[in-house]
Amino acid sequence: MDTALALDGLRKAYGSTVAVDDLSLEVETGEIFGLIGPNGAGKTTAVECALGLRKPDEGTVRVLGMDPQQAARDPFYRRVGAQLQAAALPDRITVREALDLFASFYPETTDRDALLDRWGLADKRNASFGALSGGQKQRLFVALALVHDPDLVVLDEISTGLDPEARRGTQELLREVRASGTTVLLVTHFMDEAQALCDRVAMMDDGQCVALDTPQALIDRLDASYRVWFDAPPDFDPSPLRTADGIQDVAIVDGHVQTRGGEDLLTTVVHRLANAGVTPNDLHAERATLEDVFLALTDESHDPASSSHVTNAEPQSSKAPS
Ligand SMILES: Nc1ncnc2c1ncn2[C@@H]1O[C@H](COP(=O)(O)OP(=O)(O)OP(=O)(O)O)[C@@H](O)[C@H]1O
Repeated sequence: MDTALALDGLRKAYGSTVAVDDLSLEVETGEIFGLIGPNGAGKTTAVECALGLRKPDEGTVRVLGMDPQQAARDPFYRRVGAQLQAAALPDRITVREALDLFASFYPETTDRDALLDRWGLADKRNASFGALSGGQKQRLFVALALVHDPDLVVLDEISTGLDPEARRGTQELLREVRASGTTVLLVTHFMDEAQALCDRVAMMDDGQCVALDTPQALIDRLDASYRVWFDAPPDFDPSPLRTADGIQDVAIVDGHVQTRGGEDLLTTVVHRLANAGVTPNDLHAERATLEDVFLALTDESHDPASSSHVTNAEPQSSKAPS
């Protein structure tokens, strides 16, 4: 498999803030690769270095065989597309004008009508940018990044501000982009999106890569890759669960008993509760997610209020020694 993008020992600091610290990863041709992690992890800085917009302090960057700091601008940007977080357009430019403007930068472009159609903007071609919804603006930025049919497209936080249906629609379109032969580097702090969409992910935290693999392989590596939870009955005594082999964590959070463990977790919990004469209400079982992987890999020193990757209350480990 060819390498579309390779970072090796990348380091970038802003004054005393080390944004990216010894980051190495390879994005293979034809995959959707997710760069994931909480706000401030260094994702944007890493892709800005990859795109030649920032000069790394240390390390090497290769994009489609080119060094973005050395390569001539034209050949580089002919093969690479990007939608960056800080993307903006004048309010009065129409969708079609924006597309024509971006197309004018390149000697060859894709069929613009088909692009508008694919990204659900065909009936908005004469609408001004300022009149578009948040989702339509995001889709326009992606369409602009794809107007020259690049070999690699970098998309930074394209789902921010989108409702779940719009996010699912965007994911479907990105699968089509991959199927058309464009490698996708997707920067996101939405772990669920990365899990659903990405062939492989690199998880960043504090400027470093803390894990890199397929989402499923990362989840399978967890000791406790299953979760079972139910409504906490009045005066619930968790000790039968806490002393059970195969249950690694038991916590009572917001009126729910939450447990974590291996693949026998559900059977163990149900048996233990039955033996204790407890009938659980509203019982749920679920495989762990990428978010669980992230929480297991990091020291949880993040402030949940400022880290949007934390969507659930995290149970405190409370398993008694058996
Ligand atoms: N231009 C800059 N000047 C100074 N510090 C910066 C600059 N850009 C980013 N930083 C700092 O570098 C660190 C990494 O930021 P970066 O934007 O790369 O992370 P991120 O993972 O993309 O986060 P976010 O999703 O919030 O954009 C943060 O501490 C940030 O405050």
